[in-house]
Amino acid sequence: MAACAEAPELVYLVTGGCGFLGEHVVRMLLEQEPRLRELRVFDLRLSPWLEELKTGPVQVTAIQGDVTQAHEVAAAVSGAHVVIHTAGVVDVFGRVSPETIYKVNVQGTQNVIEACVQMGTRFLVHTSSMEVVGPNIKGQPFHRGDEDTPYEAVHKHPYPQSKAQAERLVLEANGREVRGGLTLVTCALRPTGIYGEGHQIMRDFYRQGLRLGGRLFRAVPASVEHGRVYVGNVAWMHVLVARELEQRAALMGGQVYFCYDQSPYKSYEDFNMEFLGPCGLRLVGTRPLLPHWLLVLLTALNTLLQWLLRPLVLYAPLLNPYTLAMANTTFTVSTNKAQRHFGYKPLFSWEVSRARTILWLQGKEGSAQ
Ligand SMILES: NC(=O)C1=CN([C@@H]2O[C@H](COP(=O)(O)OP(=O)(O)OC[C@H]3O[C@@H](n4cnc5c(N)ncnc54)[C@H](O)[C@@H]3O)[C@@H](O)[C@H]2O)C=CC1
Ligand SMILES: C[C@H](CCCC(C)(C)O)[C@H]1CC[C@H]2[C@@H]3[C@H](O)CC4=CC(=O)CC[C@]4(C)[C@H]3CC[C@]12C
Repeated sequence: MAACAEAPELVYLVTGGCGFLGEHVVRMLLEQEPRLRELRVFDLRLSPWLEELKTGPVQVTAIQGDVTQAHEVAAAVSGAHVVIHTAGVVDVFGRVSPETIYKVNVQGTQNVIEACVQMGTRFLVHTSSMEVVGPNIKGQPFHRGDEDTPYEAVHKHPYPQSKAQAERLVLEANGREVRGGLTLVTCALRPTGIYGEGHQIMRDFYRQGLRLGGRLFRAVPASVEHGRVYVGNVAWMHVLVARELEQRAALMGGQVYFCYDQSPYKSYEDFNMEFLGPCGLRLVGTRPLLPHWLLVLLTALNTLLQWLLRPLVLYAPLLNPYTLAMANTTFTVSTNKAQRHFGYKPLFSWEVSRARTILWLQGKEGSAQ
């Protein structure tokens, strides 16, 4: 992938490039990768903002396609030097069937790997998730853990199961021979809960708070800490990994990296209040207002309602047994592996990440839709 200093010559493909994270990766690449000649943005649904990117010096090619269709993926990968695979179904609310989650997240990833092998593309960066590790079904805390911390990673939910399987495929593919005789170099990034401009769940909480007269009600103890990372820093990590993968193939190939920055460790709800507070919302209660057993009962009721209503309407509330267990289990990361392996330092401070997210929530700024 050696690039000459004068003419940019690299072709990148970003799958899921119109998603929450994907958009930030696309914009970050255009800002921070001077060797870029062409940027292919592959997504099931193409966003209108892509049009404005087409007027810049880098050729931006929008490709409407489906990662579950091997031939579409192969066509998009053909001639690309690097693939950043962020496409996936993110669903822990029962909106999407387990079959579809598996098809997109696992089969889709397999298609991306095979396309790289077939087309001679050597560098694959995969967006994995903290969920590959945990929280596990036993609700055991993962406190300031790193990539080597022992933890019993046992999942039952289709989303973490699919992400774990996809990550395994990507790591196992490292070292495979690609067309032309060279080897494939892969690695996986595991973001914790991503926040920032375009974060739909944050917007859902904001709207819910507005509906409830500017209040949200605490459901989770403040002592349960949840790892969060700013989308701009996650995007920056992807760009850096992609850039360094060739030079440091022996070190980075087949590796996993948690995504981290200086965002504070807080409970899921208290962290959200860092943004929702300045937007006028208030979190009521210093302790959960409802006892845990009642919340568990409510989640069971929601599950039942979801099942009963399924033939008529999709009922997919934020509260279900899985999301309650997630929010109630400490999962925080403390590592410097990305810094040691490829010199990562967060591009955005906590203050800037916070300010940008608040502006977006208030509808005053931000690129994400
Ligand atoms: N949102 C979060 O907190 C976290 C997300 N992740 C991972 O980051 C990646 C991106 O997630 P988000 O940006 O949050 O989700 P998103 O839903 O905003 O973006 C996913 C994108 O993939 C596209 N896509 C879905 N199915 C596709 C298919 N069959 N073919 C082509 N494109 C398809 C969607 O249209 C969408 O644009 C996912 O792989 C997810 O598992 C990992 C950790 C945390
Ligand atoms: C929606 C949950 C919060 C519920 C709060 C309530 C209703 C009890 O008050 C969210 C708690 C933890 C979130 C997940 C976590 O950040 C890790 C994730 C990683 C991913 O790869 C995808 C998203 C998610 C599963 C994220 C989803 C929302 C929560 C479950």
